[in-house]
Amino acid sequence: MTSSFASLTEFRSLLQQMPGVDAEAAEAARAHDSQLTKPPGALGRLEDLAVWYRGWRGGERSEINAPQIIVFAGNHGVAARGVSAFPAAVTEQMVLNFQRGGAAINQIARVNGATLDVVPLALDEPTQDFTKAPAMEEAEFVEALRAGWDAVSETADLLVVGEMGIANTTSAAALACALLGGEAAVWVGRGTGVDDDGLALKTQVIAEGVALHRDSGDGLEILRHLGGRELAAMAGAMARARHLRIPVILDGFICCAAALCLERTAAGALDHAVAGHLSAEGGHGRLLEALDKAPLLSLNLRLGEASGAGLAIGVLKAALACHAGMATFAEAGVSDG
Ligand SMILES: Cc1cc2ncn([C@H]3O[C@H](COP(=O)(O)O)[C@@H](O)[C@H]3O)c2cc1C
Ligand SMILES: O=C(O)c1cccnc1
Repeated sequence: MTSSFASLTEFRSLLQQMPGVDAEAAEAARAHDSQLTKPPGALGRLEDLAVWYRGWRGGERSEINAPQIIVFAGNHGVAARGVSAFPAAVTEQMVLNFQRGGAAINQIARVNGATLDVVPLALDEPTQDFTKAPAMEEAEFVEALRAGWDAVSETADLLVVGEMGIANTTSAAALACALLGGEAAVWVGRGTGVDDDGLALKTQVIAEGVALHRDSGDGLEILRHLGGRELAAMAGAMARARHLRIPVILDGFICCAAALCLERTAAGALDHAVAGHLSAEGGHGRLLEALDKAPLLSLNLRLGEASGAGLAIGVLKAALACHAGMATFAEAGVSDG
């Protein structure tokens, strides 16, 4: 069930053998919800979340006790084109910050009772500049997918993946543009805060990369050509979670671009995931529409690091606490109308 893979072909075949939702468990959860002391539907999406979670976990398990957040870090050759407001050295500096507990995600993980793992990926070997060559060779790409796959804890009961990688909003926009079409200008955003000239340059760089690689193959090939190691690792981790029946909360624009690559390779590959939030990065709303997922939160975040999804852990925990802890009409002696 959780065997690893040695090649892209093996990873592809794992994507074709994904377990589905446990329809009986979901049905039992829906039936239980209908007995709880509230007007039907009054807990809105919290009700759907509880049914979704129990459907993926199966059985009676309906508490989150071991959420795992993993932040993957990678460096991008395309950063040398000047597409970020910050230098590439910040990727490694932020990894140290995560390790010392000083980043936003450290605080968000702590208050939501999640473990936080930080996985730097060959930071001293940036990917190739995708305007000139494929970002990754196949062997590097498989290694990054596998780093993600191997980082997921078998005992986690919820997975959130995030990233750190200067210039990765350029990579994410290129992925979305190549897979979903439209002009680069539709997908580009300011990332860390590039100015108008920076935005024009970034749009041009995305368009160049997409023109070079858009016909390179399926979602995984597009990810190899235009992605980065941390995006590949996020995809590998989300696929492993599916095989372990661990539900996933998606983070912002970059995480969702990685998710889209899986979805475009194997339809339904993200059925075990919900969207944690709507990022302020321009194209995220459209990306969520393409994934057919509605965000749980909208807080004007544009950080990444798994921050939006990390915050949504609290919402999901509350949904399950209501589902498991509320009295039924019969238990409480409340008239059910
Ligand atoms: C100090 C700092 C902390 C961050 N944490 C996440 N990001 C975010 O910003 C980067 C993407 O934006 P761009 O494509 O413009 O480089 C990613 O590393 C992302 O995780 C950060 C960026 C900075 C500067
Ligand atoms: O939405 C994101 O993931 C995002 C947006 C801006 C910068 N970094 C990440």
